[in-house]
Amino acid sequence: MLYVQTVLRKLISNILPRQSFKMVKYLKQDEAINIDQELFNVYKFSVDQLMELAGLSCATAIQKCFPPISHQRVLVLCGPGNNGGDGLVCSRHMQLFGYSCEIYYPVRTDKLLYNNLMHQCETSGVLVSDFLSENMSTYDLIVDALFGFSFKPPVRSKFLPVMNALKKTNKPICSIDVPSGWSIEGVPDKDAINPDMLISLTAPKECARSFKGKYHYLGGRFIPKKLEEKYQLKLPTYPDAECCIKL
Ligand SMILES: NC(=O)C1=CN([C@@H]2O[C@H](COP(=O)(O)OP(=O)(O)OC[C@H]3O[C@@H](n4cnc5c(N)ncnc54)[C@H](O)[C@@H]3O)[C@@H](O)[C@H]2O)[C@@H](O)CC1
Ligand SMILES: [K+]
Repeated sequence: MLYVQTVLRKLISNILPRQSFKMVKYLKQDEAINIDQELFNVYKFSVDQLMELAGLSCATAIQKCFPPISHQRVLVLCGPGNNGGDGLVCSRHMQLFGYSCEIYYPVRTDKLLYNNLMHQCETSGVLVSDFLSENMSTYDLIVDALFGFSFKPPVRSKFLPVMNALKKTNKPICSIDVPSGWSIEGVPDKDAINPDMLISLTAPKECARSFKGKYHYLGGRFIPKKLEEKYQLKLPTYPDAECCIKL
């Protein structure tokens, strides 16, 4: 009897989130920006708070799909904005989960938040690399935290080498919030990256409709109910205390 109950509970928790995913809203670029601004200005969250939750949810989702036992060596590519900040937080948590993380952070933002995040990474054993290997063959997994929902194509020249390396690699790629280089609302170019995993934060962006990889997760479980209703996000029901959910 107990066995049947356990199986039933598992079945229900597997089925429910998938049903609700069908309704989840895909955000346009200004909607994503407006929600972000509202979280800061109306709900009085700080960037550090949300970045910590976002980065932790990414590390947790990655651990479920690419565990450290099979994907020990990780390269985290960090961009100049908050998407890059999520990457810094994510790498610190992944290091705690047992991965060996290395960060490539070509354009550093000289702000207290980013300086502190970098310091936390370095003092947590995360390596910081100034060298980008062309085919990234020494890593088991690449985390793409270059650009998020504020990206406006085309990619500026400074980031072309890292974007080209990302396009060429045959290692699995996990993109945080948006596959870097994809326009937020359009369809990806023919030579765009095709990540194996996408972790959408808050809600998927319009471009996520074109995602063909194996794992699509939702993270960033910090949206107050009132805000969810205002933007009709129709978020799935996260199981228990999980900070991410498979879509
Ligand atoms: N509300 C949310 O859901 C939260 C979002 N967060 C993260 O914040 C991200 C958005 O952060 P930001 O608004 O700082 O912006 P992004 O990190 O998306 O990127 C902006 C940076 O990229 C540069 N950039 C834009 N277009 C470029 C181009 N064509 N070539 C080269 N560089 C370019 C900009 O100059 C800027 O420095 C989200 O995608 C998500 O990862 C989290 O940190 C916290 C909460
Ligand atoms: K990204």
